[in-house]
Amino acid sequence: MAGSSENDVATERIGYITRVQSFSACHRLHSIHLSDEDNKDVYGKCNNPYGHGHNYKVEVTVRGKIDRLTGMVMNLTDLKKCIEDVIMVPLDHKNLDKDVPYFANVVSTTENLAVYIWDNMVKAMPPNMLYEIKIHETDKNIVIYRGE
Ligand SMILES: Nc1nc2c(c(=O)[nH]1)N=C([C@H](O)[C@H](O)COP(=O)(O)OP(=O)(O)OP(=O)(O)O)CN2
Ligand SMILES: [Zn+2]
Repeated sequence: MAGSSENDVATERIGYITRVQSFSACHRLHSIHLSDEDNKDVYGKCNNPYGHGHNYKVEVTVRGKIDRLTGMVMNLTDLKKCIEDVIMVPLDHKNLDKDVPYFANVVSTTENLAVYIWDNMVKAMPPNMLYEIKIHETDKNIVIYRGE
């Protein structure tokens, strides 16, 4: 249609791309800021001293301009590499509380895990592109963090 810019190549388009990654890890919910009794009250079965495991599923979403030359917001192959470095190497088949120094003093809830992944993913990818970290801790428990 004359005068329409809907399909104009000059129109800037914003896209969102997501890559999904699963990893397995164990943890125990236990806060160093609470007494043993309060830890049991707050975290219940998840405070069991021997811990428990999850098959986490993480969705990493990137937001940005769809580049006119490449047709991409970001090359998913590059995102895959960031995910390998930030999620798989430090977290897969690990005890989050004992193997990941960040969680020595930070309780390994899925909220805090999302913050950990966000903070490290931001450093690994081009500026202002990371949009959202979504973690499925179980089929029923899902956490979203957007860097706020
Ligand atoms: N706000 C949060 N609450 C809880 C977290 C968390 O990370 N953030 N984590 C846990 C436990 O680690 C655990 O993951 C809960 O497991 P569970 O209750 O077994 O999981 P489901 O609810 O999916 O299982 P059901 O089948 O419904 O028992 C607890 N709280
Ligand atoms: Zn758990």
